[in-house]
Amino acid sequence: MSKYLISCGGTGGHLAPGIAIGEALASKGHDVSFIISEKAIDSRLSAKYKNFKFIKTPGLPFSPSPIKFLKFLISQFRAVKCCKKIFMENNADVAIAFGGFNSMGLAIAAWLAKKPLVLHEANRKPGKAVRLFGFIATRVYLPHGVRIEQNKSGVVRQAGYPIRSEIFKKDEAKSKELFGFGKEANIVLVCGGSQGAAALNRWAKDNFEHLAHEGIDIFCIAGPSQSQIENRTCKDKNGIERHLRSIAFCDNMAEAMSAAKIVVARAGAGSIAEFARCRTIPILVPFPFSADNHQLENARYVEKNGAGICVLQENISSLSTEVLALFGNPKLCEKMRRNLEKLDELNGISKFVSDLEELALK
Ligand SMILES: CC(=O)N[C@H]1[C@@H](OP(=O)(O)OP(=O)(O)OC[C@H]2O[C@@H](n3ccc(=O)[nH]c3=O)[C@H](O)[C@@H]2O)O[C@H](CO)[C@@H](O)[C@@H]1O
Repeated sequence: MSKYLISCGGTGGHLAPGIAIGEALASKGHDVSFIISEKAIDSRLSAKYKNFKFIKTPGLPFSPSPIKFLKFLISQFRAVKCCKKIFMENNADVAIAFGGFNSMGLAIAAWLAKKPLVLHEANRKPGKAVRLFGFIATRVYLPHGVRIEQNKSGVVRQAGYPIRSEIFKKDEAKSKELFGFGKEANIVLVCGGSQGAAALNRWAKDNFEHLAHEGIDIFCIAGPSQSQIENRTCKDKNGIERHLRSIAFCDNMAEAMSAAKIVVARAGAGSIAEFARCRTIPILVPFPFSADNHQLENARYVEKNGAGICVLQENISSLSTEVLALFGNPKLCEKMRRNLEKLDELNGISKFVSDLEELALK
């Protein structure tokens, strides 16, 4: 049995792949502990994994504004101190960091302890954690086809996005029922990632009547702030009731994706990987202010592979047309689902896990 410390906090998109790898390592008898941030989203998402140990550490995201930058440095200094202590107490063999501001403390602690450090990048444009700590890492895992400048040879490996074991295509009718929809509902899921997206919530609210008239229902996961929750019913052109249902946060994402044929979403790497696993066709509206515009890269990759559509936020008024066009074209939907299946094949984790086991024994 080996001991792993996994840092995966800050957003759902960092936490979910950490839990996925943790689940896989634990199922092989290894000891796994997670380092998460103090943000509410980490506590919310980790709450249902009662069998795992989650340790909160300090840390704030990077900011170029002078005062915030100072706060960032102080918080990261505290994070390093905290992670060094956790590292020693846990007697960890390998540290794995899934990017974001929560990675820094563990990365430095592993380096100081001279233990293998593994970095995983989820996005098609590598973030700061990989760029800053790539040179002290034993492994840097990048998405297939993504490259970075890396001086040490043999460090970079390709991997997909680890997906939690609970995420797979579920029974469609039962999934619809779980969220209060009937069997005949034609659901479009609207989901702005782990934080929600005000622009997508507004789109759902403003376009529901028009879409309902054409026979479409909307299930909107509005985000933990809950400010834009709305439930409404409208009759379609055949007199059938169509529903807009909203919730703030979803603990059953597999069912939410399985209930819908199409999802309108932000282009977070985790969301995309999960849509591919559940074969839910994504219309992606990249968050225009994501770091280095990485969501645009993520969305374009999906579109290039014929597995979804990318709509820029400035063209959000064309979303309803895209939704209706997809609903009206089952052949295209079938083709897209096959392409989603191909993307999903890249997200297997067995090689990644064997590599982690080998590293622990070195
Ligand atoms: C604004 C921003 O910079 N977002 C980044 C963040 O996204 P974000 O945290 O939104 O993450 P993703 O879209 O990648 O994944 C969301 C995760 O949260 C889960 N979930 C979501 C909503 C919910 O109600 N319940 C729930 O469990 C999903 O199942 C999924 O596992 O990290 C991703 C991975 O680095 C990046 O690609 C995104 O660009």
